[in-house]
Amino acid sequence: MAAKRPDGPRETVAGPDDGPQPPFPLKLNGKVIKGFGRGSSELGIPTANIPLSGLSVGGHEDIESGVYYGWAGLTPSAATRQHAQGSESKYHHLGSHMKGMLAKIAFGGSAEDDEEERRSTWSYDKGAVYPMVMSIGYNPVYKNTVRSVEVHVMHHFEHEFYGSHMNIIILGFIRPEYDYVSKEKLIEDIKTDVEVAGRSLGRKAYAKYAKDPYLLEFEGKGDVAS
Ligand SMILES: Cc1cc2nc3c(=O)[nH]c(=O)nc-3n(C[C@H](O)[C@H](O)[C@H](O)COP(=O)(O)O)c2cc1C
Ligand SMILES: Nc1ncnc2c1ncn2[C@@H]1O[C@H](COP(=O)(O)OP(=O)(O)O)[C@@H](O)[C@H]1O
Repeated sequence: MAAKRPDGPRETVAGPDDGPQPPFPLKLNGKVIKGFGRGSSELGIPTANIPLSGLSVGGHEDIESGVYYGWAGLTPSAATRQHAQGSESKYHHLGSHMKGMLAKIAFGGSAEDDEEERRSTWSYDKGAVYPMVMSIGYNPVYKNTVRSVEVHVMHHFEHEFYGSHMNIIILGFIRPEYDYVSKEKLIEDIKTDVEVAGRSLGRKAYAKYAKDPYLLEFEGKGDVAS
């Protein structure tokens, strides 16, 4: 049984300032599949699920359940590329300071240039790298019987991207998964997780991993068979 959330304030960053400590960085990847469809509709926080086999591809089946942060590289599927053509995208989850900071981290240069680059990168098929926060576990609030790997990409997308390929570098552990007294309390804590992830990734020794070529390595470039 998962623990109830302890009372009290949360840490503002996770992991040491001088860089990820073993077992991090952990790398894993997989195709974005359907989950239970609750992330967007019930929580307002979409999570892209990748198959549990993503953990074994990375050799990390034993990873502790909980909330982690890092970078996600998305190589869009052909269908997603079509949807995404010409679509606008903006951060919604973060304040303007954080938006600029994260855009800078991911691509260097000014926030405006980066948003431009991000849009064209997505439209022109190469894929793009985003900050992410993720949950690995049984979602005790929903009492799932199968462990899931779910990534909330810290970026607003106009379209879903099922079938796209996602490569992940996990850089740190934020907290264990908890059972919550209500969905509102879960949502509150996930929002705090997003802030903790943003601040944690903003540190130099963590920001540099956004440039790791692993994040956009994918043979087939998104034309994924099932
Ligand atoms: C950052 C983050 C932290 C989460 N923490 C918890 C948690 O502590 N307990 C829990 O039951 N579920 C947690 N979840 C999982 C949500 O319950 C899950 O995303 C939701 O059930 C949607 O699942 P679905 O995409 O399969 O529909 C977390 C999700 C995210 C993205
Ligand atoms: N910022 C985002 N982070 C993760 N997934 C997103 C995001 N924006 C859109 N999506 C899409 O929404 C889907 C997740 O929605 P969700 O309601 O959690 O359903 P599911 O249970 O099928 O994962 C993802 O697979 C992805 O295609």
